[in-house]
Amino acid sequence: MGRQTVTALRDISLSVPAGTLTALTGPSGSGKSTLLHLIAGLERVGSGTLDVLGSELHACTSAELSALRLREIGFVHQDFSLLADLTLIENVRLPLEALGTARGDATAAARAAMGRVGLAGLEERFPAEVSGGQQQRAAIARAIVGERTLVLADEPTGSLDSRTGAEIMDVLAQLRDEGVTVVLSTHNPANLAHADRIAVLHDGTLVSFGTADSSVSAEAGTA
Ligand SMILES: Nc1ncnc2c1ncn2[C@@H]1O[C@H](COP(=O)(O)OP(=O)(O)OP(=O)(O)O)[C@@H](O)[C@H]1O
Repeated sequence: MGRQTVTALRDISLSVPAGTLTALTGPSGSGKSTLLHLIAGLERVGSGTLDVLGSELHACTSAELSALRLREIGFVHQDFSLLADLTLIENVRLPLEALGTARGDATAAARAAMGRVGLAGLEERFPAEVSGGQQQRAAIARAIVGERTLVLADEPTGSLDSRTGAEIMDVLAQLRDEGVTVVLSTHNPANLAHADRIAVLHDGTLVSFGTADSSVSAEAGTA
């Protein structure tokens, strides 16, 4: 922050198994978004190590981080972050176009991803022509398009009413059941019901990390 250094996270040690859904929770400012940004390669650790999908992010160059993000990691934002001038399917295929995938292949993959999240038939709609929940489904489809298997979601239900938010959690849980690894942040206790593991953060430290129905210490959660 300018010339001042802010320590947003410290002494965090946790391991997230592939194919599980992990919820990061804790008060505002506890470090949830920062942790997601680190895993996404959007920010860098000041010290320590960070392995994501077999890559040592702490040792990657900026170009390597960008390539990893594009190829392997989907990010879902609270406000959906769809481009208003593009149809849903154009939004969903964007990451593949950025990778240089041929237009026809990218469109087919985007159509498949939209089908997986319940958006079949809405491919040609613009974001403003669908509901908030459908926009978030499109953002999730963009996150998984091209068989990406790691989805990071920062308050994915935060802009939605509780019923629509529950549907979005169902979509994320269904993707987890299909083998996608999901790590999300949430303030909503109802969302924790879907989590295989819950990480509780407070003031930048990991208070607990364990399965939903047990309170396992941060140390025990380290693998
Ligand atoms: N760009 C930044 N510059 C300075 N401080 C920052 C920056 N981003 C985050 N912080 C600080 O780092 C800490 C963690 O913030 P972070 O956004 O990760 O928390 P959070 O748990 O996601 O909060 P919220 O639930 O409100 O989104 C906070 O103290 C915050 O003020």
